[in-house]
Amino acid sequence: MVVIARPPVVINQIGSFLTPSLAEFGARIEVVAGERECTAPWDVGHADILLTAPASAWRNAPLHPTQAWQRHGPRWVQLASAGVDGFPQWLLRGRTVTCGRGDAAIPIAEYVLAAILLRAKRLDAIAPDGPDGWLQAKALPPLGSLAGQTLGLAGYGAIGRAVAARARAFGMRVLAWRRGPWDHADTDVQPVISPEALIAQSDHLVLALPLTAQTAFCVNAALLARARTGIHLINVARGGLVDQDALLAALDRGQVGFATLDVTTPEPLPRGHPFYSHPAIRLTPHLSWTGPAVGRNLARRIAENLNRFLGDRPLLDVVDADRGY
Ligand SMILES: NC(=O)C1=CN([C@@H]2O[C@H](COP(=O)(O)OP(=O)(O)OC[C@H]3O[C@@H](n4cnc5c(N)ncnc54)[C@H](O)[C@@H]3O)[C@@H](O)[C@H]2O)C=CC1
Ligand SMILES: O=C(O)C(=O)CO
Repeated sequence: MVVIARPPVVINQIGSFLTPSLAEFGARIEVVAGERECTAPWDVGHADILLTAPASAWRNAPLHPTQAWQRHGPRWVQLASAGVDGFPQWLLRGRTVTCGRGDAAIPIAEYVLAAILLRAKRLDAIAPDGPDGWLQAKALPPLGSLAGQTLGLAGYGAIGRAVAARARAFGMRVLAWRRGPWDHADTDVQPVISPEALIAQSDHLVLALPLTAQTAFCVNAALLARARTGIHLINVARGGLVDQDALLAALDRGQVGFATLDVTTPEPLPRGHPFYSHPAIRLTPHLSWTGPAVGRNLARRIAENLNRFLGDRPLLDVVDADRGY
């Protein structure tokens, strides 16, 4: 059986984890690195299983698959990312696709809480350089608090749950809006029925939704007009959820007080884009997912799924690539 980890970034970042993990978790499979098996970078058609890095690695892929892919191609594609958007259509269509949902939920939740704490406590803005500066800083208005503030979650999956648990520990009121029914286990949050109800009540709004045909541009001028004045928008999901021009306008008129953006469209934004220099935007280069345990979580998941695949058991986190989640 041929398992291809593609592109080399997977082999470097995950493959080095994977080979020992495979043995550790008892998976019985040979992992074949890209160059030795592939005649061209996109030629992965002879794989039985494809393990792949996030969509950005496929940005320049051809629009059509190779003949080998059409004739044979893997039965199963395991994504390293939680997001299913942005891959070439031919890569996922007609295959069993599984994703890395939840592998980075804890670092992302910590990033969200760090953004909220920075906003409330202003530690990055207080740096007296002598006794006069000390006295001036002492005279500033009191620091803010998370306790009693309202956090809104758009999306209540792996990331939403991890954020909610931490926000509750700080005494925040947590509201959430998501697709689908709620169950008794969701006691950390108060469900709301629409994004309008969510944004109207939130001091901080966290986007933790997949990018799909239904969610694209869901944060648009009409929604932002309903926002609680001065709201802090935190996007850790996908840039395509937000109409960036509408966000800029809402920031400039003060409806949105601040935006913490780990994701944008495109990535990176072009040189000179107003987001780079806007005083009310903190921009980070799509790194909220990074953390010491993420590679290991992913390797563990892949090894578990390989064992399940070989044992003909249901795979973890199968996604419908056509629907985008
Ligand atoms: N910045 C980064 O590094 C990362 C970004 N992400 C992004 O975050 C997204 C969410 O990740 P997870 O929480 O792991 O996914 P998940 O699948 O566990 O949760 C997604 C949530 O969104 C809700 N949802 C889906 N479609 C909806 C709709 N049309 N309307 C309302 N709610 C809807 C679902 O019901 C669920 O509550 C991923 O799809 C990915 O795009 C994920 C990991 C890392
Ligand atoms: O897992 C994801 O979807 C990410 O965006 C991480 O790169």
